[in-house]
Amino acid sequence: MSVGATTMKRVSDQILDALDPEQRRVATMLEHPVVVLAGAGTGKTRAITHRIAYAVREGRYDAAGTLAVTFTTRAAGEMRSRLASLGVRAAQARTIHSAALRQCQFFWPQAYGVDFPRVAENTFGLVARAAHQVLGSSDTALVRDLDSEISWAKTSNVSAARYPDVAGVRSVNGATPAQVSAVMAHYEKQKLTEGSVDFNDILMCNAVLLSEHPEIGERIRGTYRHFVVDEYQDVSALQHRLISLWVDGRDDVCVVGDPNQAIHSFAGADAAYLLGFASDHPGAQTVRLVRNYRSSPEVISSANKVMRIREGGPSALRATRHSGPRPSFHGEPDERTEAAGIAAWMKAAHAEGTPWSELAVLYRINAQSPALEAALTEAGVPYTVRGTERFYDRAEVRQAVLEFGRVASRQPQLSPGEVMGQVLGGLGWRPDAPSGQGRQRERWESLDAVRTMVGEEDEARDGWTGEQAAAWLQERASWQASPVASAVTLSTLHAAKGLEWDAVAIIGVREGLIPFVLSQEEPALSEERRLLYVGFTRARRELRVSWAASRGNATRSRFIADQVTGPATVSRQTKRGSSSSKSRACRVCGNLLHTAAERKLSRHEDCEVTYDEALFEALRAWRKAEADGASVPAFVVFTDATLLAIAEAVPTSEQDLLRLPGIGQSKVKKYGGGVLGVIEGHRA
Ligand SMILES: Nc1ncnc2c1ncn2[C@@H]1O[C@H](COP(=O)(O)OP(=O)(O)OP(=O)(O)O)[C@@H](O)[C@H]1O
Repeated sequence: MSVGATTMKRVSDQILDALDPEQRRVATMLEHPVVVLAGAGTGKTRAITHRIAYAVREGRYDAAGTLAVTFTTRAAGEMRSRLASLGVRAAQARTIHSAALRQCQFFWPQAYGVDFPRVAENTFGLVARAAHQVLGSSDTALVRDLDSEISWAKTSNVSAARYPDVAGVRSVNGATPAQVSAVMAHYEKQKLTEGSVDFNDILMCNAVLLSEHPEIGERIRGTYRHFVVDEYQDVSALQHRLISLWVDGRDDVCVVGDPNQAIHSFAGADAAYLLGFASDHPGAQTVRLVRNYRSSPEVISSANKVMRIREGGPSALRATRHSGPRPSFHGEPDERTEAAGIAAWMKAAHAEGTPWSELAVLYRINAQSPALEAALTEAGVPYTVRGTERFYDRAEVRQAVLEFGRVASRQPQLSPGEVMGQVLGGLGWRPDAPSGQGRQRERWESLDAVRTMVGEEDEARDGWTGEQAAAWLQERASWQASPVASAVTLSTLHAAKGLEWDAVAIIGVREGLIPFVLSQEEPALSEERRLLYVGFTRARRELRVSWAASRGNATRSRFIADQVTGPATVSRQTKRGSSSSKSRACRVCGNLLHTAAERKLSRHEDCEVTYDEALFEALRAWRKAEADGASVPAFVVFTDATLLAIAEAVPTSEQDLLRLPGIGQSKVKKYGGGVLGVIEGHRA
């Protein structure tokens, strides 16, 4: 064996060293189609990226001929980044839509003599026009439901003409199947007239291209010979058809998924493709991953219970991590109290050393977040809502990345810091944050995040050039590797899929929200159970589950019934009761207070405070004097929550003050000097 071969061998052995025996089977079984049934947190992403790296190192795969298919841009970015860290940069990791679009844009002109149509990114406007034309209404909720129904029909290979036959009991905001079908037909016609396609059309067009033009099919199949498909439980009929056309009966395919995390059937996904893979592919091998590397045994046991999986049974997750606290369950009289409890819990976790970025609150629907946001703002907990817009897709971030590349290549003598200075100056960024919360502020924060990210990397590298920094930034953007904000994440359960945090709170775990009121029957009901399971399995160490009465009574979710003792139903209290119950909650741990002394302190005597109480008292005295002097109520000067935030942060400059919630330029102008004086006096 040559020295080169020995080195190669050693590298591929090292790749396998990072895997457990089952993951190793996934990585090394290259002769057969492989289906991996991987439980949550069992390292499926690790297993498949290592499979690709191992096969490339062993000379079995040509990196450029390998396509890893994912279903979200984030997952594709993560896959690219992991492959790059294993030294495999040439392999393609793409979402199915991006892979299909690339092929269409390249081959369409050869097949049909015209460019591939423009992709309509936002179909809402088109559906609204069609709804207005056909139904005489473009009510937002109706259009939203029609938009997702059309998407469901298309991913399920159901045409407008066939829709009424298959619609069954599907409900679309009161529209009849015939009406939905008519809107769909109108929508398709509009797209044709304006020469655009939607996301689902990309997949359909690609499938047509492959079936109508065998010579192009051959070229595409010649380009991609090895396939790995992640999240296979989420493929739809259309996606399954396209993937089958790409693979075309070859053995070089590995699909990975978790039937317990199938949560997209409302969008046309069908886990039957995952479960039927072995019988559909002769010679296919099945590997089960059940060793969980993410969560404590307590979190896993609780998650297994949600799914009613028998401990020790074949599909039960097995813990490998250290023991941690038992998940806690809380029924609250109202959503405000629930949100305040979460805020207090997060502050306590943060005070104990958990970074804000390692905390998350998950919920079933977006409408649950405003109450929570208000409580977190009041408590001074920084948060970020996981939105639809991705960091690198924001106009200002795209512009900054682009400009950075331009400046660095035009003036290669500049350091990364100097390049950044020019870029930010050109984009009108100033070190002082604009006050308020609008678009201006968002733009400022995005650019500041890019600045900090490059600045931190620059500090860690010796002799880094502007051009190297530009390439680094470009690569981060292609991986969708957003800067980690020092903030708690708020997210729907759906959007939390694939992510993990040290401590996770799930709110609104009550009947009507989870299972959702419209999902009370099978198969939707089981999907709700899986959704909660996805939420539970995001937590590494701490899990806090709560529910609250919104109007009248609320009953905790049936999915946690066997884990909770105490009354199943909580009642919303009268106004008086509600405020007294609020004052009876500990502001540190969120649990009820028992003694008069505790109520005065607003916390349990043994719950650690997260701020200097003497400073807080000094600030209160100052506030009283200030308020009395101006004959205004104390909260006009600062609310208790803001004073607490000041006492916790101990700001030493006006800039520090401006970073605190509830404090803008005008407050700083009016009271900044006074507050900073109190702090200085207190320190002295
Ligand atoms: N063999 C292993 N040894 C140690 N840690 C591992 C191993 N495999 C995976 N992990 C760790 O376990 C965690 C989960 O891995 P990964 O993200 O690959 O899981 P997943 O199966 O894709 O999760 P999910 O489907 O729940 O999103 C990661 O933090 C990963 O680094």
